[in-house]
Amino acid sequence: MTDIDITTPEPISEAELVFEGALRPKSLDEFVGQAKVRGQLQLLLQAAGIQGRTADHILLAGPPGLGKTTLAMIVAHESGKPLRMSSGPAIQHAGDLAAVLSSLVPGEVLFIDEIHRMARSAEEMLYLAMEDFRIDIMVGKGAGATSVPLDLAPFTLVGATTRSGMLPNPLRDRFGFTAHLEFYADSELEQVLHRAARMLDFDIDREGLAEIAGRSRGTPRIANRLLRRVRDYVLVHGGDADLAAVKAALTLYDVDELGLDRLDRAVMDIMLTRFGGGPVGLNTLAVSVGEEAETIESVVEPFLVRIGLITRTPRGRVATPQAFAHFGVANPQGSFLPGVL
Ligand SMILES: Nc1ncnc2c1ncn2[C@@H]1O[C@H](COP(=O)(O)OP(=O)(O)OP(=O)(O)O)[C@@H](O)[C@H]1O
Repeated sequence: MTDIDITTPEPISEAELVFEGALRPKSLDEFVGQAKVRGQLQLLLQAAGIQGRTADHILLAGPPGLGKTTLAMIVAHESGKPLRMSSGPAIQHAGDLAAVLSSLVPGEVLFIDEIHRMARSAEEMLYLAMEDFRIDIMVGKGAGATSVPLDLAPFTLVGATTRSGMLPNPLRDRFGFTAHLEFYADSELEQVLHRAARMLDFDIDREGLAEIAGRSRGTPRIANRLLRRVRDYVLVHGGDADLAAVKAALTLYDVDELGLDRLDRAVMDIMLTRFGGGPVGLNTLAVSVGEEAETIESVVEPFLVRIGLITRTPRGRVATPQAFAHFGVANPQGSFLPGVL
C-alpha cells in the first residue's frame, strides 16, 4: 500500500468495504457529528411518519468518505423501508433507470450515489418520476413510436454527490432537502474512532485516538482506516496501543501531522515552488501534478482550504502564508515564519 492509498477518501479495497459495513452506524442517534443535518433529517422523517407518506427526496452533498452512503442506509432504516442502491455511472441509458424505478416497492428508498454522473436521458426521466411518481416509456421506433405512461410506487430518492454544482437546476430543485456534509472536527472523529475501537475490541488509549483523529483529514473513512493500520502495527510489534505506537505506525505509512498525502504535497509543492504561491488555475494545477481536475477540485482542494493552506480567489488558487511556513519555503510576498501552523 502506498501513501496515496492510505489517505485517499475513497474506499480502497473489497476488504475495506466489508470492514466499513460492520462499522456503519445504523441509526441517526449513533451517527456522530453533522448535528445540523441530523436534526434536519430527523424532522423530515418524523413529519413523513406522522402523515404516513414517503419522505421528501434528499440530496446529500459533500466530499467522499463523510457518511453519505451511511446516511442513506439510516434513512431507509429509520423509515422502516427497504433500500435499493444504484449509482450514476451504472445508469447510462434511460432504460437502466426505468428498470430500477418500475421494480420499486411502495415506500422504498432509492439511493443513487454519484448522481451527477447519470446519463442526461435518464435525468430527464427522473424529473417526472420524482415529481409525479410516473415515467413515460417509449414503445416502438421512428414515426410509429408512442409513449406509454407507467405509474410507479411512491419512493424516496436519496442522491449523493461530491459535485452538487454539476447537477442541472431542474434536478436539484426536485429535492425537498439538500444536506451539505462538512468535514468532521477532531473531537467528533475521536468519537467515531472510540466507537470503532470498541467494536474491533482494540484497546487503544485516548492520546492515541486523538493523534489518529488529527491526521484523518476530517474524514471518518480515513480515521477508521488509520485505526486499522495502527492495530496491525501493535499486533506485529507488541506493546501498548498508545501515542508512541500511533506515531510510529503513521510515520511508517507516511501520513504527516496534518494528514497530508503525496498528492496534497505535490499540489502544495507546485504552488509554492513553481508558481511562487499563485494564483494558479485549477487546470494548470491538475496538469502539473498529472491528476484529473475533478479530483483536485472535489478531494484535494476542499481539505487544503479547510486547514488554511490555500484560498480560492477569482484569479485562481493562492497559497497562504501558513502554507509557506509549514513547508519551510521562503514567501516571496512576505517574511518567512517557520512553524506557524
Ligand atoms: N458520522 C459517522 N459516524 C460514524 N461513522 C461514520 C460516520 N460517517 C461515516 N462513518 C464511517 O465512515 C465510513 C465511510 O462512510 P460512507 O461510506 O457513508 O461515506 P460516503 O460519504 O458515502 O463516501 P462515498 O461517497 O465515497 O461512498 C463508513 O465505515 C462509516 O461507518
